[in-house]
Amino acid sequence: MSRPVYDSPRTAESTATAESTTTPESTTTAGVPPDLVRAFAVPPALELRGVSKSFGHPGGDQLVLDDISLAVAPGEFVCLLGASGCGKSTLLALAAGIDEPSAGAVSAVGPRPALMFQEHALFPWLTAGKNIELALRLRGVPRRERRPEAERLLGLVRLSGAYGKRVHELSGGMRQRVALARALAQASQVLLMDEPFAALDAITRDLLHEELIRVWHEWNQPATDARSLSVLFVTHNVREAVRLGGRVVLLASRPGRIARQWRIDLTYPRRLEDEAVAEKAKEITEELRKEISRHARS
Ligand SMILES: Nc1ncnc2c1ncn2[C@@H]1O[C@H](COP(=O)(O)OP(=O)(O)OP(=O)(O)O)[C@@H](O)[C@H]1O
Repeated sequence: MSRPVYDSPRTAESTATAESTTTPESTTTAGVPPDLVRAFAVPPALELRGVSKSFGHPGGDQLVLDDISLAVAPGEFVCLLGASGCGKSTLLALAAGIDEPSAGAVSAVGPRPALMFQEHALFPWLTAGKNIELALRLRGVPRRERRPEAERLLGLVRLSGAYGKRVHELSGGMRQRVALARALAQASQVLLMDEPFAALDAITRDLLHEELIRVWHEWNQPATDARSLSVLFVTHNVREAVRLGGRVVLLASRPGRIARQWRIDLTYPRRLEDEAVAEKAKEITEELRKEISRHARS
């Protein structure tokens, strides 16, 4: 079966011309590769500027994130990769505004970023449709518009007909689709995803990768600033990061710092088994291994 070929949803990917790999030395103070800076004709959708985060522990404070500067362009899809415990979820919580940085600043355009986790966090006593309508209500959408909008969003995630289904009637993959539709119902311009497909079987995960890219692409067509959707996607899985991201950011551990970034200039949609995906994943895995062994020695 032939695959549809998507244009990259503008900005960073469509205008970037510089080399595909950037090192921390070649990034600006905002942590943005120089080729991306040129693409930032509008302010970033999400920006962390010199962000550090410490947690209090009995033996003394633990510095989890150290001087992180990261900007995500409107419409960009960025994957954040790193070893377990390096601070990926902490960074996402700061980006979401559910926790405060110990130093530095976080800003995002539009309404508060939407969050999606490995656990769907749907209300089991509500139907799929009502779960989405709840998000619409919180956003202030008038009552009469909620049902048609919930049905439209269910259609977007290919779950037309699931409006009246309760959570226990849905498979794991379907629940994550509803969770995605609910996140989209917030009309945020930034979607933060914390390993959203990690608990799914390989085939369902593969399908949801495809769907997520399709939804992100459709959401960003036509490309207008008002409608753009940027994604910051956390994963341990290098192939997943390369399959999805226009950019992959590797976090070092203890403390979490940006170790390296790669632009992934491959056409969408991509497949996990694509040779180019495998090749890039191999290069990134080698860096991740170095980070893990550096961490083990420290
Ligand atoms: N609320 C908290 N209080 C104290 N320590 C915390 C808190 N939240 C996170 N940490 C610590 O911060 C470090 C980073 O945790 P975090 O969950 O952000 O890492 P992660 O990269 O997302 O890990 P994983 O990939 O395993 O999910 C860990 O050592 C964790 O124990």
